[in-house]
Amino acid sequence: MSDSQDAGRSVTLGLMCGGNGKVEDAQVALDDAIEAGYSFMVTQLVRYPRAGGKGSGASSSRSSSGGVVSAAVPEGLTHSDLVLRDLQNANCFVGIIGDWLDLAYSGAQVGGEDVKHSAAELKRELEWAIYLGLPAVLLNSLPDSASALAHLAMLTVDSFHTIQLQFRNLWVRLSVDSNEDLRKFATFLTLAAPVSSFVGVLLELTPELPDAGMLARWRGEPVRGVLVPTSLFVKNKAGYPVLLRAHQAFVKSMIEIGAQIIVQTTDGTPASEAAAYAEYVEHLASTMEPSPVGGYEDELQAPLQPLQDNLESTTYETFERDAPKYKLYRKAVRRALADLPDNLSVPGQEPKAPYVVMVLGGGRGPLVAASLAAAVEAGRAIKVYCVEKNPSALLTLQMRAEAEWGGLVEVIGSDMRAWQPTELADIIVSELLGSFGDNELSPECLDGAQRLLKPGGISIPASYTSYAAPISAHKLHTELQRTTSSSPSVEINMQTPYVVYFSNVHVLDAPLPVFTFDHPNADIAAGGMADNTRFTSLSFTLPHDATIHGFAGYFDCVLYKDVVMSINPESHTPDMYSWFPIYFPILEPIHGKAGEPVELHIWRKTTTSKVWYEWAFTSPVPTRVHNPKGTSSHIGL
Ligand SMILES: C[S@@+](CC[C@H](N)C(=O)[O-])C[C@H]1O[C@@H](n2cnc3c(N)ncnc32)[C@H](O)[C@@H]1O
Repeated sequence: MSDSQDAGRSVTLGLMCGGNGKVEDAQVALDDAIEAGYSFMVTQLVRYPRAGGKGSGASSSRSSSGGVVSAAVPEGLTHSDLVLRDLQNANCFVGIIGDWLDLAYSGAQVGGEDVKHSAAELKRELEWAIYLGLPAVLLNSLPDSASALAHLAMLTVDSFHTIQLQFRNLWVRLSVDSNEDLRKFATFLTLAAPVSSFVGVLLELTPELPDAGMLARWRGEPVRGVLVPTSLFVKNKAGYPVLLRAHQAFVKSMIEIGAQIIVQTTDGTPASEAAAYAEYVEHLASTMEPSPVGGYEDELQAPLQPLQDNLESTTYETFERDAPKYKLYRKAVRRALADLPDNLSVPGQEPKAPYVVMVLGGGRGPLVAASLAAAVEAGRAIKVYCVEKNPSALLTLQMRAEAEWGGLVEVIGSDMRAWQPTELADIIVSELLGSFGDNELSPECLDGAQRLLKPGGISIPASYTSYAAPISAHKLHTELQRTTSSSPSVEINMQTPYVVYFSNVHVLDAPLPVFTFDHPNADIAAGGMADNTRFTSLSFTLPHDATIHGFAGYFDCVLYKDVVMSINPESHTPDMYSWFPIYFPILEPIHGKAGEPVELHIWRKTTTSKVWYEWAFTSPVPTRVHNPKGTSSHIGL
């Protein structure tokens, strides 16, 4: 498969000839398509209707090859039936399953002969596709009735199981403007749950695109391909085919989530005449912004545990490249120092004591450097204690203290909760935040370190708040169904939060605040105990019918007064990339209707050795309480 080589994004291009992907000689057609700039073809698997195609949504343009079709279903495929056979490049074909298969039998036919034959036929076509080594097959439509959908799902699951899941992809063709298609697809995915990770969408564009809300919904669906009929192209001044602005924008958004683009020519147009469309789509992709995360979109990562584990040098290095974050810290320290009385010593007068700044969890020292620079800017004298428990990072800190920081910084190798200082701090500076704010145990660490701060002293950050919003994210959810040696249990996977850069994800409502933590902690300041357990219930509204696969988590953080950093999409600090959102899955996706409330409940629980979250939805459908007692996921104290 050849990808676009230009800057911007890469896109894989496919070609479908005519309404039904019918070609005379597949090998010749593929050679022509490759010559024209495509990497693969979507073609019929089998040559012609065999049993009348009733109810499967088959239209004459999609399923007929002409001639009267016999009502009798033959026993098996014969050589002359096959469009795809003896392929040299099998991985360059997506095979269309025969529309004539009566997958959508009506109730009246239950138990009838046709049904049995259809099941056998489907299995034979799938087996043939596997024998050939095709990467995917395409179902041209989903049936309308619930019973027919159920039957199709049963057949699909049955076939996949019989063929032992060697088959990697079943594409279903849906129309971009059809609410009904989306509804049927959601039902089909539920019914075919055991194999839903193999099911993807081939999304057919229409001349009139639906409204932005409907288009956004596709962002959360497993769109593997976008079918663009050549009839949607118009000629530009130079006579080349181009797409109208709305189609362009949508095609780009689908390329962004990794969809392949399949150009569909009109009946009778040979592959060799489709080159201009391929050039155009490649050009479109080349004008897009490159991926900001170098291909790490939708990759699920276990959250860091900087308290329990020791971070590696490369992790610190990645943090340190995030200039906007350290700029904000520098600004916050500068403002905080500027709010304290001037303490610069004047020659001839009694020297004044420097302010004591403690950097807690110093890593390799970027917050020390930011604090020293802020002191110069604010015109205040400071002395810095840098506390770090990672023995390897300490070596870097000690080297920097000697070589760069001119005796102003004392490095302390200790857990901040245990260190006994010789003097107290005017300001403590820390960055112990995770994607969900408190999930790297900043509250517990800073509470333990609060005794290092003078009464009335300043904590940077002053507070942080987590946010949550329900999401549709079929791709992330099915990813968790795959078990590996490091994550052997689906039950555990689905009750564990993951850090992930969202791409093939649709956020269903604006994020709402979850938990807030303030520092210094008023309870401790008043001589009491800190209570970092929390519970909150949130209520969202579905903008349209949707499948919910869990919720997204974000945070924002007040460093000092109006100096705020945020990864909440509503207020995200520009260009700050240290934190991706966090995804909390649910075991079974739930479905809701437009306008229905989504009720989400989240608990933060603690013991002396660990912290964990539990979560549940009660609407539109109740789910179980996930991660009880932290048995699937917790953060070690
Ligand atoms: C998220 S990193 C930030 C490091 C650095 N401030 C930066 O911005 O690159 C958190 C650091 O705090 C350290 N840390 C976490 N908990 C700590 C504790 N209880 N005592 C001392 N250091 C701790 C970790 O080892 C890690 O170096």
